[in-house]
Amino acid sequence: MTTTDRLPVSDIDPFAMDVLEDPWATHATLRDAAPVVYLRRYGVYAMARYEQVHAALTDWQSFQSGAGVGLSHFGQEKPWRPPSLLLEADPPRHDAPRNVLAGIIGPRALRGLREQWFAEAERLVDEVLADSPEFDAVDRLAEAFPLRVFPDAVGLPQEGREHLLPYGSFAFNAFGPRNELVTSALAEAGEHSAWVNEQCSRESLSDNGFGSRIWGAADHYDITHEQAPLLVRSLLTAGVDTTVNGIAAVLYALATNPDQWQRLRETPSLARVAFDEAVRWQSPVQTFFRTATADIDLGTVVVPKDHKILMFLGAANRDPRRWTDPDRFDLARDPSGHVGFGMGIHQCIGQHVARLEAEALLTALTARIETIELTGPARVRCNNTLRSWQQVPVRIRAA
Ligand code: HEM
Ligand SMILES: CCOc1cccc(C(=O)O)c1
Repeated sequence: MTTTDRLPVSDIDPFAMDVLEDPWATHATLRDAAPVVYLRRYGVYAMARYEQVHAALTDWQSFQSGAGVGLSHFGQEKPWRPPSLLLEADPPRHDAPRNVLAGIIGPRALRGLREQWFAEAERLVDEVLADSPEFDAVDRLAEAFPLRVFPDAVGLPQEGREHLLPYGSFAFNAFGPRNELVTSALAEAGEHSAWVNEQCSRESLSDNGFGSRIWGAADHYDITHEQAPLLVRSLLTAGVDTTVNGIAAVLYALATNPDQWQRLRETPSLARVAFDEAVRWQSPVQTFFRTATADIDLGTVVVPKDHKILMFLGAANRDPRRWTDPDRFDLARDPSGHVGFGMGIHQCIGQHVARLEAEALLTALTARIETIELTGPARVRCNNTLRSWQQVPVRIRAA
């Protein structure tokens, strides 16, 4: 770490495979270096402390999303796909799409799905219990459950759903630099992208799902018919890999903290707290960028206009300046205020979908399983943005 006119400069590469594999020590180094650190390798300004990340997330006027929330500046490079009307838009363009989606996947809108998703979770856990007591929780639970309930809720056809995970994985890698994670998936990305784009058309979507309701909003002039497919695309891009890795995170947390598993079994109503604490502790979405709309004076540093700022959500969620014993997964903690779902006008609009999925699965698991424990090392799947789990091998004992 060197300091040029008080700006700490670092040669850390947050997108290096070893850092993506195990980011926590790098996060601590960045937090302890300064409120804002210049990453020389990418020419971006990094924030890893809770205070600065929270401030940037809630100041969309200075820290815009419209130039892209990845390393690429949309004013300087052509985006790999048409920008999202939500994630990659600022007010006022952001407002109508956000309001439409809030009405379709907000907490009230999901009430009708609760019973069905709880029943589906019970069926899945019964199937898993009927097989071997040793299995990969990523394959059998974290991937299986979201893929059982979410595509149907959107109104997707059965055919081609295997494109969803690799498409999302590519989209999240694409927010980072063009490293091997991006280049190695380029060849197949076109095929996944073509399938996803096709599912966003009105005729692809079954009635009364999230997708057809988005098209219905266009019929009511809440958004245009040109915008409707892009809103459906937002659900398909952000709605699967995130919940898969959020659920993998909470299963990993519970399998490696048996005392916390027992606490959840004694009080199953802690399921939502357990999920949010896992999202804080692991941060399935580790980072996002913003772009300075003008020179931003941050006290110790001035971020020049049009420069990118890298917000380390995962580091902020473990900042000892904000959290007591931050590296501990603890159901006695109140995790509210974590930035694992972002904060401010872009705060995750799908968080209620994610919480309902997790609550359904955890409720089925605590009712049917006495113990769950790791039987070998969990394996991470490196991704430029996601903390993604390749494998979480567990052994369970039925209740
Ligand atoms: C554990 C699961 C999830 C995590 C950790 C997560 C994380 C996030 C984060 C950090 C943001 C803020 C992005 C920013 O500030 O630039 C966000 C926004 C968003 N999320 Fe989620 N998400 C999850 C699940 C979902 C689901 C299930 C959906 C869709 C059903 C979804 C759709 C979106 C969309 C459309 C945005 C953009 C919102 C806007 O810009 O107004 N997410 N999410
Ligand atoms: C989970 C962050 O939210 C996202 C991620 C990727 C794409 C989109 C979108 O709006 O297309 C949203």
